Amino acid sequence: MERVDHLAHERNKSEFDVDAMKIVWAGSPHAFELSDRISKLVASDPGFRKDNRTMLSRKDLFKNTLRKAAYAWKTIVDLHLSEEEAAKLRFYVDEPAYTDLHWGMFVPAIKGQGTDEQQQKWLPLAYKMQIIGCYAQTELGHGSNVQGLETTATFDPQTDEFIIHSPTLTSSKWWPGGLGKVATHAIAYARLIVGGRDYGVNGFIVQLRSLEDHSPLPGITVGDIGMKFGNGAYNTMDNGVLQFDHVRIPRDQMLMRVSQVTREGKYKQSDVPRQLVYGTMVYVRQTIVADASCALSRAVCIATRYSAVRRQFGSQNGGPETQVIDYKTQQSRLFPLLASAYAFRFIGEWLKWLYTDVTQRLQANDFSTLPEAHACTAGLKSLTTTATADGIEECRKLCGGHGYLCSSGLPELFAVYVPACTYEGDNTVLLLQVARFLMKTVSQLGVKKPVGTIGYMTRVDHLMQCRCGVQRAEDWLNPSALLEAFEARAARMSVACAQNLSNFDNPEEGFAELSADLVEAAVAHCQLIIVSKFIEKLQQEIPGKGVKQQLEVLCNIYTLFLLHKHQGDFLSTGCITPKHASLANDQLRSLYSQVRPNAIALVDAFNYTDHFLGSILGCYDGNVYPKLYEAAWEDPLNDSVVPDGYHQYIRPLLKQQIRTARL
Ligand SMILES: CCCCCCCC/C=C\CCCCCCCCCCCCCC(=O)SCCNC(=O)CCNC(=O)[C@H](O)C(C)(C)COP(=O)(O)OP(=O)(O)OC[C@H]1O[C@@H](n2cnc3c(N)ncnc32)[C@H](O)[C@@H]1OP(=O)(O)O
Ligand SMILES: Cc1cc2nc3c(=O)[nH]c(=O)nc-3n(C[C@H](O)[C@H](O)[C@H](O)COP(=O)(O)OP(=O)(O)OC[C@H]3O[C@@H](n4cnc5c(N)ncnc54)[C@H](O)[C@@H]3O)c2cc1C
Repeated sequence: MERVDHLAHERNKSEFDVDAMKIVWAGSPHAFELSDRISKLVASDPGFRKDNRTMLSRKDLFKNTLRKAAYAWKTIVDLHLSEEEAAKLRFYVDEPAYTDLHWGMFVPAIKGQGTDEQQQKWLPLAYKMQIIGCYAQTELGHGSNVQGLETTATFDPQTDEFIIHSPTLTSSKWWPGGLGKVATHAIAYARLIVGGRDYGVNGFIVQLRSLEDHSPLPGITVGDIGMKFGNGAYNTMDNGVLQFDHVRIPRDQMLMRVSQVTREGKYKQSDVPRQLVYGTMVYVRQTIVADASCALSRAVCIATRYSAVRRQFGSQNGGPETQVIDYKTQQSRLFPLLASAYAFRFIGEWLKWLYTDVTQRLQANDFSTLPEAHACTAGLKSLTTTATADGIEECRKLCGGHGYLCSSGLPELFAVYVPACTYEGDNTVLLLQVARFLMKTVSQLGVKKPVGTIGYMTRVDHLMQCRCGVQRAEDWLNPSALLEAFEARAARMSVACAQNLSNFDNPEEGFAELSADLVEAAVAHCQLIIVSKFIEKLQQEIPGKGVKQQLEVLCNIYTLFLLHKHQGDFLSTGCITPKHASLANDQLRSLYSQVRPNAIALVDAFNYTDHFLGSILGCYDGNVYPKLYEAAWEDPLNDSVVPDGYHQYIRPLLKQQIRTARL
C-alpha cells in the first residue's frame, strides 16, 4: 500500500535546507552519518522492539531489559562497533539499563580516581564486561550531602585490608542503578578511617556478587529498592539497596589518585585537589546536559507534528478547521521549546569542549579551571534538566487528550526523564553551588580577574549602570543588545546578593537566609551562558541554504522568550523598562510567525526514526488517527469483549434487587 505523507504540505513550505540542518544538529557530517546508520540499525531490528514496555509487569520488564542489554552487547561485539557507535546504539535502544552505570559511572570513576596500576588492573575487565560495576555513593540518609555519608572504610594494618561497614540503617546504600540485581562490583563511597582518624569520603572498589553464581558475597546484603514513578520508564533499572557487614577488601582497592594509604598505615594526600573525588559527577553532569536536548527535541518533535495534524474550530464555509499549530497561544508555548532544544544542543556541544579542556589541564596538573567547570556543569545540568522536564510535560498538554495516552510516548518520556532533576545532584543544591562560585567571584573582584563564562564581571561597573538602547521591536534582534541585557541582569542580581550577604556577621547564616535569591542569581548567570554560546555559534560559518537564518530566528526566540518569562528580574534590576519589555514581546510574536512555516522541517532535522520517537502522535507521516484507532484494539483489555471479572463484579450489580424504594 502506498504510504501517504500527511505532513507533505508542511514540508513543502520550509525555507531552508533540511539535510544541511541535520548535519548542524548532529554536530558534523561524520556524526550525522553515524547517528543515521545506527538509528536505522536499531529501528529495523525486532530485538530492540519497545512498544510493549508500558504493559509489562516489573519482572517481565526487567528480564526483557536484561535480554536487550545482552543483545545490544552481542551486536556491539559481532559488528565490531567502535565506542562512538556503541554509545549511539545505547542511545537509540532507548532503555535505561545497568549498563548505563557500568559505562557511564563505574568506568569513568576508575579512570578519573584510580592510579595507573589500578586502571591497568580493572579497566580491561570492565571493558570486556567480565565484571559489571555500579556507582554506590548515595545512602538512605544522605544523597546531596556527600560529606555526611556514614559508610566506613577502616584500615586494618594487620591484614593490609579495609573493612567496609554500614554502621546504621541510614548508612545503607540506596539508589545506585545496576546495584539491585546485576552489578558484580561497586565503587562504594565510604569514610576513610586510618589510625582512628576520619579522612573524609573516598571511593573503594568492592566486589558484591560471586562471579560464579551471582550470589552476594559474605557480609553483603543487596536488593532492589522497588517500583518507581510511571509504567515502564525507569523501572527497567534495578536501583538498589546495599549493606556491608565488615566486608574486607585489599588495601589496593581504595581508589588512590587523590589520596593514598601506605602499607604502614600512613595517609598521604596527592597534589591534586580533593574535589577530584567528585570528578565522576562532573563528567556525568556534562553528559546529562548533552542528553537534555535529545529528550526535549523528542517531545517537541511529537508535539509539533501533532499540532500540524490536529485541527479544531475555525472552519470557513465548510472548509477544513484550523490546524492547532496556527493558534498563537499554541505557538507561544511550543516554539520556545523548539528553540530551547536547539539552544541545549549547542550548549551541550560547548560543555563537552569545556570538559575535554579541563580534563587535559588536570592531566597536566593545571587545576585553575576546575571551579568554573564545576559551576558550569552543575548550573547547566540544573537549568537544562528543569527546562526539559517541564518542557516534556508542556508538550503533553500541547497534544490535548491524546497526549495522555501512553501511545503518544509522552507519559513514559516524562517519567523516564524527570528524575534527571534529582539524580547527579538535586537541581536546587547544584544552583547553590553556582551561587557560591558567583559570590566568591564578586568578593574577589579587583583581586582576581574573572575569566571564561564569568568574564563579563570584569565590566561590572559598566553593567551596573548601563541603559538598554532598544527603541523599536527590531532592535531586539541585535545580539549586542540582547547580550548586554542578560549580562547586566546577571551582574546586578549577583552584586545585589553579595551586598545583602555583607549585612550578615556570619556568612553561612547569610547564605542560608538569602538562598532563594542566590538561586535566582545563579539561574540568571546560567541563562546568560546559554544565550551567549548560542550567539557565538551563529558567528561561525554555517553552510546550507537558509540554515543560519533559521538558527538566528531560534536564537532570538530563545533569548526573548527568557527575557519575557523573567521580565520581573530585568525590570526590577532596572536593566530594561516596561516599554522595552513590551517591544521584546512584539518582536517575539513576529518571530513565531517566521518559524511557523519551517516548524515541521525544523523537527525533521532531528532525524528521529519512528521507532526512536515511539509515538503515534509524532509519527513521520502524520497519519495519526488510523494508528491511534488500531493501537486501541491492541490493548490487552480488548482481548475479550466481556472483561474478566464481569461475572464476579458487574453482573451481580446489574442483577441486584433494588430495595431503595422501601428505605
Ligand atoms: C543497552 C546496552 C548497550 C551497551 C552499551 C555499551 C556502550 C555504552 C556506552 C556509553 C553509555 C553511557 C551512558 C551514560 C549514561 C549516564 C547515565 C547516568 C544516569 C545517572 C544516574 C545518577 C547517578 C547519581 O545520582 S550518582 C550520585 C550523585 N550525587 C550527587 O550529585 C550529590 C550532590 N552533592 C554534591 O555534589 C556535593 O556534596 C556538593 C557539591 C553539593 C557539596 O559538597 P561539599 O559539602 O563537599 O562541598 P562544599 O560546598 O563544601 O564545597 C567544597 C568545595 O568543593 C567545590 N566542589 C564541590 N563539588 C565539586 C565538584 N564536583 N568538582 C569540583 N569542585 C567541587 C565547591 O565549589 C567548593 O569549592 P570552594 O572553592 O568554594 O571551596
Ligand atoms: C532515578 C535515580 C537514580 C539514581 N542513581 C544513583 C546512582 O546510580 N548512584 C548513586 O549514588 N545515587 C543515585 N541516585 C541518588 C541521587 O544522586 C540523589 O537522590 C540526589 O543526589 C539527591 O539527593 P537526596 O536524595 O539526598 O535529596 P535531598 O538532598 O534529601 O533533597 C530533598 C530536598 O531538600 C532540598 N535540599 C537539600 N539540601 C539542601 C540545601 N543545602 N539547601 C537547600 N535545599 C536543600 C533539595 O532541594 C530537595 O528539595 C539516584 C537517584 C534517582 C532518583
